[in-house]
Amino acid sequence: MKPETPPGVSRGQGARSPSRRCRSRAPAAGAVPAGASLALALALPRQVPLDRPLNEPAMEGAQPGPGASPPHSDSAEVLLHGVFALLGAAPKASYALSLTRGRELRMQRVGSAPAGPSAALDLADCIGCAAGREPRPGPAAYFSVFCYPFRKGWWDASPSRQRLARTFRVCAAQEAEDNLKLAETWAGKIRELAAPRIPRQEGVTWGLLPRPCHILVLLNPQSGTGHALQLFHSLVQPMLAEADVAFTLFVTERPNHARELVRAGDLSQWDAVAVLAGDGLLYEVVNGLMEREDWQAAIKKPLCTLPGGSGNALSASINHYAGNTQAFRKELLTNCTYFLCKGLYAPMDLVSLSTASGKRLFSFLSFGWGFISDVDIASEKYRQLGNARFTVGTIQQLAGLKVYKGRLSYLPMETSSSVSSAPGSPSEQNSHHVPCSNGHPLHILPQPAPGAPEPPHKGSWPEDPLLVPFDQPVPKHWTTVPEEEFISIFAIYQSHVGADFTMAPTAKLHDGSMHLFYLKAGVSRLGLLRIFLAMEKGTHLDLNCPHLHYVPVRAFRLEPFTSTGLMTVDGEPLACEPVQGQVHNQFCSIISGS
Ligand SMILES: Nc1ncnc2c1ncn2[C@@H]1O[C@H](COP(=O)(O)OP(=O)(O)OP(=O)(O)O)[C@@H](O)[C@H]1O
Repeated sequence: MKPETPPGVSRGQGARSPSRRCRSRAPAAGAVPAGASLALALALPRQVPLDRPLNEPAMEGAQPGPGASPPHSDSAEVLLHGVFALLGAAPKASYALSLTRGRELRMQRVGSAPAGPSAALDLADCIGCAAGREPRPGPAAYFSVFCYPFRKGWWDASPSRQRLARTFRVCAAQEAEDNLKLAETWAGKIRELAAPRIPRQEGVTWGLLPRPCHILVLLNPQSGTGHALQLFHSLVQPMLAEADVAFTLFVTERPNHARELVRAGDLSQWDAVAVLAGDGLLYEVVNGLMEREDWQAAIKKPLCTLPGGSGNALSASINHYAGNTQAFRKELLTNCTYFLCKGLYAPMDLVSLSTASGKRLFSFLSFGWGFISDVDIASEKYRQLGNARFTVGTIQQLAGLKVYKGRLSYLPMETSSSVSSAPGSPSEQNSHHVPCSNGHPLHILPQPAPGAPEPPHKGSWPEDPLLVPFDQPVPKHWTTVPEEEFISIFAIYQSHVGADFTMAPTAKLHDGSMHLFYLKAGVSRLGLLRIFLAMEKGTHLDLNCPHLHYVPVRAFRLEPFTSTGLMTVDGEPLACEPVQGQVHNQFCSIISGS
């Protein structure tokens, strides 16, 4: 990695003889600084603003002075201290750097009287630090720190992560080896302090990618507006380089290409599988992993979603879980690439879906039928519009609003018993047998086609203990919705259904829950529009619309009376037929913020 040379400062500018070049006086690695350096280190204010770029004034009243009291707390303990030239600073400037146990890189300009203002980088925002020999002849080395703190752009009210890199020249010793060693010591310590803290959460095991690590990046060049490859080269690849994450890029050529690759490929060579595309490609990957003979191990391979599609619901959800404000396009991609560079991963629930015709699917995002699914499918042709495709689709579907008839049953979250432990006899309400449902014949219950290929390794797949076969009524402790006419039925297991649609704000990656929404027939078009507009902020339930129902569930069954429209699984189309599903808690792993 080359040291940063900012625009306007040519590499040749600083080239001088070794004796003149090596003016900084850095102490040996880990040594307690002495003399003037020590005075400077101790004079640093204990409370310095984080992430403030160099040369910005310090906090009012926080100017360090010779009489300032030394820091006491553990977090203020200085682990390394040294004075280095900042590359690219104009005019040329040296900085006293202190690396503290509290994960701050404190910087104070020196060489001017009084001492210059101080600033600090919060290493929690740091994705990497590289050290090396300066390319120019001479003994100097360097280390570069790469941070992505939140900053407010002039174009946007909400702060987003933006790159902040600093390169320091190490030139204290006459010998190049010594300078390089010192630069590497700093880089190593900075990387150590920048490593994320693994959250401790009862019953939840988080993980951290190893370093160095090698990831597989699957990229759909047709996703969203068709710029995924360009975004990879301009934004993702440089960040991976800064974080020292090696990658293999695989660009898909057709639908199911990624699925075939992960179904058959040797996954042991990669520490994680990242998907730069929409949710559809990740759906392929999840199901491809489940089709492997070693699916139990394969599905635990950390996955990563990098938004390159039009919906990017999982990326938006993970951004939301990290406490970040809503982000779009490059900002969202930067946030998600940042998570990947930090390497923290969390368990994620998957939903196992079974259809009456014998299909078994694994879903990480949503299952739907009716209005929302129709918008998703009908707006496919407006993919070039990016996220705006859903607005166009919503307006279109509002014009030709349809009613979907069927029977919806579910197991609410509070009821936790499985079929085996539940009272066995079906309830009065549910005592009739499929294919008749509340007097309506279920004409569309399909049978597995003779000779249709069996799903691979079906026998060893995880059981769905909450579900019973379709030819039996749902267990009696389930709830069946009395109404049978709907505008939309949508079970979502993440917070967002699109980058600006917060459908289930309280959802979590591993809450063991599906958030089931159903909208009964009778709602006006205006009412429906209001719901969708409120969904942008996740306030749709506050409208108290009598037609909109929400219930967190563990399992559901949907028995359509007619094969109206298509269903969707993670945004991908599914032929309309009876479907049931249940949550499998913490079934796979996904790169996430803490
Ligand atoms: N090279 C390719 N050409 C055409 N289609 C592809 C290719 N690679 C993958 N696909 C298919 O494209 C579909 C949509 O992909 P993806 O989810 O990446 O984008 P999107 O639909 O724009 O995003 P979102 O799902 O967030 O709306 C998937 O079903 C996938 O199988």
